[in-house]
Amino acid sequence: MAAPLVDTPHVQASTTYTEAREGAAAYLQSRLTARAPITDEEFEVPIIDGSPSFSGTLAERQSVAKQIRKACTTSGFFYITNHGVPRTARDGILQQAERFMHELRSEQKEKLHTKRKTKEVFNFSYEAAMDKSGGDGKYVNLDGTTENGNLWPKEEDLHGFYDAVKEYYGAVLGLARHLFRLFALSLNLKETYFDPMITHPGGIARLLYYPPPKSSPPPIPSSSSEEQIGLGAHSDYECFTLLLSSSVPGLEILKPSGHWHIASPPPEAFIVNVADFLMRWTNGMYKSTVHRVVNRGTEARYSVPFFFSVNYDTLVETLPTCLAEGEESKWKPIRAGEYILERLNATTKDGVGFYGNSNIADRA
Ligand SMILES: O=C(O)CCC(=O)C(=O)O
Ligand SMILES: [Fe+2]
Repeated sequence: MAAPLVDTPHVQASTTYTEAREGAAAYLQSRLTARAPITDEEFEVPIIDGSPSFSGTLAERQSVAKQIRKACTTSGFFYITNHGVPRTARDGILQQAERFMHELRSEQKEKLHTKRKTKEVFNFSYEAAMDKSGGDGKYVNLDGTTENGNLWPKEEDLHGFYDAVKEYYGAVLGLARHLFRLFALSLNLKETYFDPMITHPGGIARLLYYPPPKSSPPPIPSSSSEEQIGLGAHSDYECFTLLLSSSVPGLEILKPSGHWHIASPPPEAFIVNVADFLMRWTNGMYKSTVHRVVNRGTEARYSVPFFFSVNYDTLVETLPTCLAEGEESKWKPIRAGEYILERLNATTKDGVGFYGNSNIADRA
């Protein structure tokens, strides 16, 4: 295992809330000041209509790409509507998240998932069987091994679970590939630039359940005590994340001032955010922004993040269009899987628990 990276400070799982908050604020600030310093007033999570990118001409796709570039160089977050992932698939996976958490008995799920005070998590990763394109059949895990380690509930314990996951996963993976083309355009690259790198891509997904707080919910936007934080302040590790959630709010995004912006996506939308690996790949131009989850409501929140990466065996170095003439790359070339594994190991105490359910442990 290579030495942990020192170049991308990260909020460790073991930090206190204050440390996490301060660390996260400094982390974000250092990124925001790198190229496009913005103020809280300028901080926004724009709603981007995806429809022209499906039906359109290159010019229409470029107009969507332009909006993506603006979002990614500033807040690092956007909402996408008219994205092509059918409602049935979205509702289906959220229903399954609820069933997984409540219908399975503890002994049926204990080996499959992680339970903490403020959340429960079930993780799974790419399987060619869930890839509607079939992929190229060359999937490798983060560590270069090829065995598929996903653990699923037994069909007789939770009828229809795998089918619904497969339907959703196939659809969200399709959207992620589509978005990567728009990201390519947004970075002044050939539209198909990333295509050969996403033939057996990294795509870790998780079902998350945040029960409503037992004590009365903390007022917005005051800080929350550690016990009330569903998912601590962190940034994501891969290229970008597509987040689907139930209607109960909870995602909070760190603004340049260190205050939290409460995300409020349109009902049909996905929340999209740049993650650390894409930030690195763009030499810091695209911002991977710190966020956390606090359920301040009276109902349970369910969410399904999908962390998209290029094939884990892709060697990645700074994109040519992200370096001005004479500018040096801030980061050395690295294999995608190696980078993400290093980050996971750094937050999961020597990787313990990492391959518990084939993929990611209870990070952040
Ligand atoms: O549950 C959410 O809304 C966000 C989850 C998240 O940020 C993560 O799992 O990295
Ligand atoms: Fe996240």
